[in-house]
Amino acid sequence: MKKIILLGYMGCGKSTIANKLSEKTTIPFLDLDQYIEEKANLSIKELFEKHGEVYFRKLEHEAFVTLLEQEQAIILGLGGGTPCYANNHELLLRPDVISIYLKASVTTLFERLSRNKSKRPLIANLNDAELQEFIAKHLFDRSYYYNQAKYKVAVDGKTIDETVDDILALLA
Ligand SMILES: Nc1ncnc2c1ncn2[C@@H]1O[C@H](COP(=O)(O)OP(=O)(O)O)[C@@H](O)[C@H]1O
Ligand SMILES: O=C(O)C1=C[C@@H](OP(=O)(O)O)[C@@H](O)[C@H](O)C1
Ligand SMILES: [Mg+2]
Repeated sequence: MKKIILLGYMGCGKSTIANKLSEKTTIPFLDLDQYIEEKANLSIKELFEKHGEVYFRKLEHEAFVTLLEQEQAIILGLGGGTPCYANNHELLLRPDVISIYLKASVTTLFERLSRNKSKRPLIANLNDAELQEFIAKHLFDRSYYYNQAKYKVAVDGKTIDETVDDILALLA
């Protein structure tokens, strides 16, 4: 069965959109970060603090591979960094995967992330000026990996429902 995978930068809406898409399609939804948190019994923030990012990336890769091995159809929201480590981007091209990059501008990402930083260890301690610059550089570095997705959906200026409808149109 097909796996619908949503990817893109922190704050582009992977978790929110995957959840809503699941409601509309009745295909079960999983969030990779949430799955890792449940398995490790630690929050993403605690995992970074206690074990460091390298350990988190190892768990993230293992969790991604495990979820892809499942037989049933799922909607999977990745973490923002998932495609950028451990050759995870190669898995986006599997024939049983529909990978979708939710593409957002630096402005949109900044607007959302400046209000939602605390649970995201990579940006939690940045002030607004630092955050804006960090997103711009980091998004540029990561774009190569995000662009490996089979499909792209632009999310700027769209409501959650509008983005979900764009994805449904792609899947039709
Ligand atoms: N149009 C929109 N589409 C998606 N998310 C939106 C939108 N408008 C506001 N948001 C908010 O932006 C944040 C997106 O965060 P999240 O879904 O956790 O993204 P990600 O999983 O990609 O980091 C949420 O707080 C969500 O409520
Ligand atoms: O971009 C990243 O490297 C990360 C994104 C986060 O997921 P979201 O994109 O859902 O915030 C989470 O996996 C972790 O904080 C690292
Ligand atoms: Mg998320």
